[in-house]
Amino acid sequence: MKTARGFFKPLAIGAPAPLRDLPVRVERMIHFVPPHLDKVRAKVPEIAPTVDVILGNLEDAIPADAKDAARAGFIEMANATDFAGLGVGLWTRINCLNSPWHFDDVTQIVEGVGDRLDVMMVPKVEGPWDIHYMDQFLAVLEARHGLKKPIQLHAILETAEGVMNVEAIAGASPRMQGISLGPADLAASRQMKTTRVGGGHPFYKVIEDPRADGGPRVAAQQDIWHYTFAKMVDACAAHGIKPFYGPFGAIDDPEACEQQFRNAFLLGCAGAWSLHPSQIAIAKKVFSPDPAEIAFAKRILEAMPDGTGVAMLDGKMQDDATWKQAKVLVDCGRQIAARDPDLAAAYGL
Ligand SMILES: CCC(=O)SCCNC(=O)CCNC(=O)[C@H](O)C(C)(C)COP(=O)(O)OP(=O)(O)OC[C@H]1O[C@@H](n2cnc3c(N)ncnc32)[C@H](O)[C@@H]1OP(=O)(O)O
Ligand SMILES: O=CC(=O)O
Ligand SMILES: [Mg+2]
Repeated sequence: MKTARGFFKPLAIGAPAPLRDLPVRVERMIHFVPPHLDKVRAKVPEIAPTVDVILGNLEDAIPADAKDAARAGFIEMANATDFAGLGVGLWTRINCLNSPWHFDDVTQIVEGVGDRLDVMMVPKVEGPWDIHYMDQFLAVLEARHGLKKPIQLHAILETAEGVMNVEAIAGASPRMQGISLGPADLAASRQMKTTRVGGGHPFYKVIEDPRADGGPRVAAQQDIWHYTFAKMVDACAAHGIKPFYGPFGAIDDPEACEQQFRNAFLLGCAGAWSLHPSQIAIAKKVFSPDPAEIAFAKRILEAMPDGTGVAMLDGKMQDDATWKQAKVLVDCGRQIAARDPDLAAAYGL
């Protein structure tokens, strides 16, 4: 483990100093683009203003024989649009550390995209050692190519070993921006018997005891992801980075997608991945607090201007703790309002 003083030192001579705080950014949806497809890449300038983050995906879902084309397509796409000017984050998901494409992904993207890249998403992170390696590798490349700001790292939590080490991963480097739950790879790693990409499963439930009258027994579906989610959210919150829900594969089931995203939002996540254009609006709706919640939160803040004491609002007790809860909502609303004039008006912020 690094010493307290060493933690924020650049890891290479000439590399930019590590960030002490996360940049303030709204990241309700991380929109995945397959950059090897000319047709989809051509749509990026049109999609960019509608999302918070555009991600060029180089890993799973990109065929092996299109990996070089995806990397080249991402570099072209990254330089063709001024994402920073639009207030849109530019991310890429690289291939995993032991893959034949990893080295070229990292070296060519740092050289070809440079300071335009905000975050590198690293799949299948098993422990802090993977982040330490990326930290050093990026520092050397940043120094060589004269980057002015450090590239941040986002880990996907998608192996059993990664879940076991999630706290250490979250705190492994000042580059850490956040962690996403990767339910597809995680299911495989854990030997879960499902082919779904996230969401619920109708067979994962509790059932009441047999009824004396032999009538049908009440059963309730449970959340198969809750344990991992809660563990990930706590690890991220404790280390001051952001948790995210990952992919929801049933593109044809927007209602279930909305519910999965909402569970993540309520538990503390900042956003989720959108795999298809139809999921962008779902994420925007869910990860922007309800104006009625913001209005009530504002009343709590006004009722206790210095954040202490006790108050009653509509029959509900408020005190220092609910003041903090209200501040979380209002701060989130304020960040979104700065980006979205319609929501600014709805929130009165
Ligand atoms: C499971 C674990 C993971 O790793 S998840 C992350 C990896 N997977 C991905 O990144 C998948 C990204 N999404 C896609 O490739 C496509 O959306 C998939 C799922 C294949 C569906 O595509 P398709 O059958 O073309 O859908 P569609 O006909 O309904 O498309 C309508 C129009 O929208 C376009 N589109 C589709 N997806 C995107 C996207 N991600 N970004 C931008 N545009 C997209 C389609 O090209 C289509 O356009 P047009 O109307 O034909 O001009
Ligand atoms: O990469 C995401 C996953 O679910 O696997
Ligand atoms: Mg995965």
